[in-house]
Amino acid sequence: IKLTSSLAGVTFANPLLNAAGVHCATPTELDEVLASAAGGVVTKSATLAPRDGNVRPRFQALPLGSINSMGLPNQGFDAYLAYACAHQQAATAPVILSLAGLSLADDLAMLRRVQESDFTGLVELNLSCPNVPGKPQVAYDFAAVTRVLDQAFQFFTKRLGIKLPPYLDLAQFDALAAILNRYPLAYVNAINSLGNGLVIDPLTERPVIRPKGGFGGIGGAYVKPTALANVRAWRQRLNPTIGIIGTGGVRTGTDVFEHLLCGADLVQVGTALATEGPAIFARLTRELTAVMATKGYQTLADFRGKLQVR
Ligand SMILES: C=Cc1c(C(=O)O)[nH]c(=O)[nH]c1=O
Repeated sequence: IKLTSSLAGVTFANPLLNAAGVHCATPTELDEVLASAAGGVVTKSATLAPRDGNVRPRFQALPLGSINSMGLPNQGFDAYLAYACAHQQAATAPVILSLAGLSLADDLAMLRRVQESDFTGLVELNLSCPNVPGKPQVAYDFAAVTRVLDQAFQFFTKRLGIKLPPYLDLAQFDALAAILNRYPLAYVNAINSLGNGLVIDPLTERPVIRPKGGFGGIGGAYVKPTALANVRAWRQRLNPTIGIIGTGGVRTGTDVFEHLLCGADLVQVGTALATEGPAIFARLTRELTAVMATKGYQTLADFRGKLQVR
C-alpha cells in the first residue's frame, strides 16, 4: 500500500500535513511536524511584520472541536521565508509557505519577495482569515479575490495555492469557480475555520474566548460535513489542473479517507493536531492504511475523487 501523493508537481510521501496556524508558528514547532510522520508542513500564515495577535484566551478546545480568534500571531514573513528556503534543500518533506497579508498591497509585496527568492515550493495565499478585527474576509468578496489574483499573476510564476473559507450556497461555488478557473492556480485549500461562531460557558455566563466578544473560527468535528461538501464542490467545478487540499474535521484515518474520496490531493489537520500533537500523523497514516487494506486499495489514486452518486 502506497500513500504517496503529489500536488502541482511536488511529491509528498503521504497526504497528511498540519493546517496553517496549528503547530507551525516557530521553527521548533515546524521541525516537530517535519520530524513526525506528516508528509509535509505548512507555516503559520505570515504577515509582513511580526504580530502578537489577539488577547488571551484566544483558543479553546471543545468536545466536538475548537474555537479560535488568534488574530494572526506570527514571527513575520522574513522568518518563515528563511525557514522555507533552508528546508527545501534538506528535502525531508515539502514546506508550504502560508501568507496572509493585512492588505492587498501586503499580499503583493510578500508574493514579490517570494518570486525573487530561492524558494521554489508551494505558496498558500490565505484569503480567509476571519479573526483580524476590522478586516473582512477577502474570499467572501469575489471582486477582491479577482483583484488579488489578477495582480498576483502579473508577476508570480511559482506555485500558488489559495486558502478558502467554507461556502454554504451552491451559487457561490459556481460563481467563484468561474473566476478561479481563469488563473494558473496550483491548488485550492478548503476549508478554513467556519468564521465567527460563539461558544458560551453557562457557568460563568461568558464566552470561552476573549477577543471580538467571543466570536471565533470553529474547527473540528463540527465542520466536517461542510469541509467535505466544499472539497467535493470544488473538485466538481475546478479545472483538473488545479489541485485540492482538504482541511476540516479530520481526526481519524476514516476522516482522511473521506476527504480523499471527495477529491482531495492532500489532507490537513488542525483542531485534532492542536489537542493530540504531531504523534497524530503516525496514528492517521496507520488508520488510513488500514482502511485501504480493508477495501483492497493499493494507492490513493484507486479511490481519490470516486465518491459514488447515491
Ligand atoms: C490567518 C489567520 C487565521 C486565524 C487566526 O490567526 O486567528 N485563525 C483561523 O482559524 N484561520 C485563519 O486563517
